[in-house]
Amino acid sequence: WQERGAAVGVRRETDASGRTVVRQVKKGVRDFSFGRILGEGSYSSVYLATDRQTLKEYAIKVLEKRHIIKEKKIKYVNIEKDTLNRLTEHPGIVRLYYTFQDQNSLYYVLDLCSGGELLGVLKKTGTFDVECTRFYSAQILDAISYMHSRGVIHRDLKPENVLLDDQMNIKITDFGTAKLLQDPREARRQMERGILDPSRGDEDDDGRAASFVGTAEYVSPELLTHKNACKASDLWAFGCIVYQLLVGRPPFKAGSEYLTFQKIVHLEYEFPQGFPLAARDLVERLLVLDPSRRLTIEHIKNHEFFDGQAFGKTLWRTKAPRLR
Ligand SMILES: NC(=O)c1nn(CC2CCNCC2)c2c1CCc1cnc(N=C3C=CCC=C3)nc1-2
Repeated sequence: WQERGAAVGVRRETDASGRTVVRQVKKGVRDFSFGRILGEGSYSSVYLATDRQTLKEYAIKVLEKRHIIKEKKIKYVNIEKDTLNRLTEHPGIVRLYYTFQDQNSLYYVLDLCSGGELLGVLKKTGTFDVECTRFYSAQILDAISYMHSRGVIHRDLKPENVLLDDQMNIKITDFGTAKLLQDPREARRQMERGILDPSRGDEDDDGRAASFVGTAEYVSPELLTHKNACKASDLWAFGCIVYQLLVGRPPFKAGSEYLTFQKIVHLEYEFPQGFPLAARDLVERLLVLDPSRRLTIEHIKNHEFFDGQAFGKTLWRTKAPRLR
C-alpha cells in the first residue's frame, strides 16, 4: 500500500526574513491525539483526533491491515484512497489531508464534520420544510455534480453518508464502494451508453466479479436487475433523499431487503397528502426505472423546485437555513 498523494502535508511558515516558506511535512500517528470513536465499519474505525502541533481537529479513519487482507478488501481500500485523492477541491466532499501507516494499520486524516449525520438532524426534526430541503438538496446535488465531473460514481449515497460540518454545510463521505471511471473518454462513453462498462471497483481481490449493491432503500433498479451502476444511479438515490427530507422516511421501505427491492423494481411508492407539487414533479422525474430517462444534473438544477436556488460558490457561502 503505497503512501501516495496526501502522504505528506504542507506547512507554511515565515522565515527570519519574513518570507513565507512552504515546508513539506510527513505526519504520523504520534502527531495526533486520538479521542472518541465517531463510527465503526466492517474493517475500519473513525476517530475524532487533534493535531498536537496545530490543535486542528480531524476525523481519522483507521483500517486494520490484517483484517483488510483477511476480508479481501484491498481493492476497496485503494479505491477509497484513489477516489479521495481525485476529489480534493469541493466544499461538499470530505477532504483527505494525509495518509500514513504503521505496522498494523492504515490511517486516512479527513475533514471533521462536527455536525454529525444529516439523518440524525432529520430524525430530530421529523421532516424538513421546503426551504431547508431545497438548500440541502442543492448542496448534495452540487457535490454529486463535482463527483461525476471527476469520473466518480458514489454508489451508496444515503442520508447517513451526508455529514454536516461546523457551519451546518454538508460533506459527503464513505467512498469505499465508489466506482471510478478510468478517464474522460470512458466517462463520455458511459454517458452516451447510459450504463457503465465494468471498470475498476467491481472485482474482489481475486479478480472475481463481486457486484456491489448499495443500501437497500436507496439502491437503483438497474443495480438490482443488470448489476450495472451508472451516474444516473446516484441521481436515483438523490431522488430518494429529496423525498425522505420532506416526508421523514425513504420512498421504498418494506419489512425485508427482498420486499424493499420488489417495491423498487416495480416502482411502488406514494406521495403523502400535502407533498409539495414542485418537489413531487422533481422526484417523479428522478425515480424513473430507465436510468437513461432520468433527469440529468443540469435539468435538475433548472427544475422549478430549485427556482431561485444558487449553485456553485454562492451556494457554499450562503448561511444554512435554520432546520425546522
Ligand atoms: N466511513 C467513513 O469514511 C466515515 N465514517 N464517519 C463516521 C460515520 C458515523 C456513522 N454515519 C456515517 C459517518 C466519518 C467518516 C469520514 C470522515 C468523518 C468526519 N466527521 C465525522 N463526524 C461525525 C460526528 C458525529 C457523529 C458521526 C460522525 N464522521 C466521519
